[in-house]
Amino acid sequence: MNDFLTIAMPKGRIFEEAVELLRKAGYKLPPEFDDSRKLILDVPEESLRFILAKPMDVATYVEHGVADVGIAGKDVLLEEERDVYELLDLKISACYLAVAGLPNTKMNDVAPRVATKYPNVAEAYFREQGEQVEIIKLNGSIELAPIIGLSDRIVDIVSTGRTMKENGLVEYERIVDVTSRLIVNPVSYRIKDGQIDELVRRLHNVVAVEEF
Ligand SMILES: Nc1ncnc2c1ncn2[C@@H]1O[C@H](COP(=O)(O)OP(=O)(O)OP(=O)(O)O)[C@@H](O)[C@H]1O
Ligand SMILES: O=P(O)(O)OC[C@H]1O[C@H](OP(=O)(O)OP(=O)(O)O)[C@H](O)[C@@H]1O
Repeated sequence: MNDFLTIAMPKGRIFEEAVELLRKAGYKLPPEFDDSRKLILDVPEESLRFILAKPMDVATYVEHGVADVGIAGKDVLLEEERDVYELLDLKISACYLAVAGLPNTKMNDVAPRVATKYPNVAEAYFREQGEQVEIIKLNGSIELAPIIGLSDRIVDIVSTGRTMKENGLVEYERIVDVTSRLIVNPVSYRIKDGQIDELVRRLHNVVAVEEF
């Protein structure tokens, strides 16, 4: 298995786009990739092993070296600050992180509260703005927080803007644009440089083509 390159893939909404991109790059991924509950998928013909992880955990597998490379959202990389190198912007799963809240409301002067799945990003953002806030970590349905009175603001992902709109929230500030990135374990990059360079080259070709 040593000559296999192990790729950590995010389950969920990024997965399908990532598989499509790999196929465009010429990797022959079997139909199993379109409908399977397996968490490890081997493609011996390509000397590739795929492990399927939660998006937030991809960089953890890569940092620990149990995966050589991985595909992770920039949001996750900013939040987790793992010891991995970012090799390529794959330009898939585009969205952005924003501050949102109920319309025409000011942040509480005394102890403003911000609910988010991204406590580190939110903390850093408000520190840069010179605002001291209490961060409330949530794991999903973030838009509920200001409606129900748990927080003054949220920091969350916006893609189509539909969730915010349907829940009566407005965007106050855009923090950072997000796309998925190819990341690599620094040791793997030295040992498996040939295989990894080949992967980067092939992906770079299709990403570049898609830009036109
Ligand atoms: N509308 C969106 N909402 C959330 N994440 C998005 C969106 N569009 C693109 N992404 C990207 O997809 C990743 C999250 O994927 P997904 O929603 O499948 O995972 P998750 O929310 O962590 O999973 P779960 O909901 O099971 O906890 C993010 O890290 C981000 O980079
Ligand atoms: O701008 P939109 O296209 O509406 O997408 C943004 C919404 O999607 C994500 O939630 P998700 O569907 O992952 O649900 P969760 O936060 O409850 O996990 C995100 O947290 C927003 O709520």
